[in-house]
Amino acid sequence: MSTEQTVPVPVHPVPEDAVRPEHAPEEAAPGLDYDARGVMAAKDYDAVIVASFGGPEGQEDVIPFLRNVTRGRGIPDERLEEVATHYRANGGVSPINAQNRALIAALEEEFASRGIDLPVYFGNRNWEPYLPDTLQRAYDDGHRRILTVTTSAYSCYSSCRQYREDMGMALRSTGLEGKLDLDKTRQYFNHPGFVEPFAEGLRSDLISIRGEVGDDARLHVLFATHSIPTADAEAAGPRGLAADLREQAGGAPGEVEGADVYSAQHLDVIREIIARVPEAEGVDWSLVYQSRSGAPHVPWLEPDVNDAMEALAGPDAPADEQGRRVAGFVVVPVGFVSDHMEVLWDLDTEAKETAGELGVAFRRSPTPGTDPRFVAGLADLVEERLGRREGRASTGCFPAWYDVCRPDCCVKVMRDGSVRPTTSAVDAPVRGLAEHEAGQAQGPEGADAR
Ligand SMILES: CC1=C(CCC(=O)O)c2cc3nc(cc4[nH]c(cc5[nH]c(cc1n2)c(C)c5CCC(=O)O)c(CCC(=O)O)c4C)C(CCC(=O)O)=C3C
Ligand SMILES: [Fe+2]
Repeated sequence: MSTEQTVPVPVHPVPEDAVRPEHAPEEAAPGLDYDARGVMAAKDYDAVIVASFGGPEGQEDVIPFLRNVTRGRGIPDERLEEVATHYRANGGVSPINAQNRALIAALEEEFASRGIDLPVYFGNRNWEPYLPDTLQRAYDDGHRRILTVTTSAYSCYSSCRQYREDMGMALRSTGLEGKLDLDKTRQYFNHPGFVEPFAEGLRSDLISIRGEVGDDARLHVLFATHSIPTADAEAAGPRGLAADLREQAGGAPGEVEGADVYSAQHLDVIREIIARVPEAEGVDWSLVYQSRSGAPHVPWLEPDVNDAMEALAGPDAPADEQGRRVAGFVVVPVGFVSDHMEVLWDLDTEAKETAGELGVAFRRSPTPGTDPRFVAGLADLVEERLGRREGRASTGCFPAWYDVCRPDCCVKVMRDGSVRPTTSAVDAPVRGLAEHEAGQAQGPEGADAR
C-alpha cells in the first residue's frame, strides 16, 4: 500500500440539499404516516426498546454467539476461531451487554428528568435478551406502539437495515405482525449528541499525547470505523444518493474518498469533530477501517488501521517538510457507540501493539458510551417522535436522517436470492398497527386479501 492512499485527500463538501426529492419516497404507503423527507408523524408511543448487537456472557456462550452472528453469512471457520480468542481473552465476556444496561439506566434517568413516562426494554440481535422475546414481553405488558433506539449510528446494511430486518423477523416469529407498531428512530451519526463527546475525547488525547512526545512532534489522527464489504458500502443509503455524491465529486467509486454514503457520513462526522477541536488544527488525519472479516477475495473498505499505521510511521514512511516522522497516533473510534469488543480488541490490543512495534505514542479516544450529551441526544430523538420537540438537530453537511427508509435502502440480497422483511421503510412488507386496523375497517375480505 502506498502512503498516498492514507494521506488525507481534500474532501468534497456535501451540499445542504444532498438528499434531494428524487431520493424521497414517491408516495406514502397506506397506514404509514410520513412526509416526503421521510419524517414520520408524531405518535403516542407507549414503550421504547434499546436494540443492540448482543455479546457473550461467559466462555460457553462464545461459539453459540458467533454462530448467531454469522448464520448464513459464509464467514470461514478459521475466522470464527480467531474472533473467539478475542472474547476468550476477556473471560468469554463481551463488555457490550453491561454497557447497554448502563445506557438504558442513564436513558431512564433522562426520561424521568424530562417527564417522559415510557418504560425502556432491552433487545439484542445476537444474544439474550433476544429481540423477539423482548417484543413478546412488551406486548404481554400491554404495549402496542413501540419505538426502537439502536446502538448503531450510520447507514449501511449492518448498522441500519439488518436491525430493521431483525425487527421484521421478530414480528413474524412472534406472530405480532399487525398487532403492534414497531418503529425505529433515525440514524444519528450527525446528531450533536453523538459528535460532541468524540470532540472532547480527541481534544484531551491530543493534549495528553503532546505531553508525552512534545508540542513540536508530528501527530496523526486515525478515525476508525468498522470495515464493510465495498458492495455494502455501494448499497448504503437511499437508492441513487451514492451516484449523486460521486457525480458531485467527479470520480468513480474507489477514486474519490467518501463516494459512498457510509464513508461520506463518516467524513462528515470527522469534519464536525475537527471543527470543534482547536488543538487538531494542522494535524493530519485519515479515515481507516478495522475488523474486516469474510472471504479474502471479497473486497472490503480499506485501509486497515494497522496497515495505515505502518504506511504512515513505518521505516519506509516519508518525513514531512520539516523532516519529522510521525511520533504518535490518536485513534478515534468514530464508528462505534460504546467501548465493546471491536474497540477493546482491534484498537486497544492490536492497534496499540502496532504502535508499540513502530515505537510511536498511542492514545485511543473514548466512544460516547453513557456521556450525558449522548444520552440527552437519544432522549431528544425519542422526543422528536413523540411530537414534544421542535426541529430535528443535526450538524455537518447532511440533513437529519430519515425516520422511514427509502425503497431498497441499504438492501442486501440473501444467498438464496431473497430479501428479508423489514420494518420502518417505505417498502416495508411488515405491516404496522394502523394499517392492520385500516384492513379490519374494510371488513374480513380486506383483511384476508393481505
Ligand atoms: C458496520 C458494523 C458495525 C458497527 C455498527 C454497529 O455497532 O452495529 C459492527 C458492530 C459490531 N460487530 C460486532 C461483532 C461482530 N461482527 C461480526 C461480523 C461483521 N460485522 C460487520 C459490520 C459491523 N459490525 C460485518 C459486515 C460483518 C461480517 C458479516 C456479518 O457477519 O454480518 C462478527 C463475526 C465475526 C467476524 O467476522 O468478526 C462479530 C463477532 C459487535 C459486538 C462487539 C462485542 O461483542 O462487544 C459490534 C457492536
Ligand atoms: Fe460487526
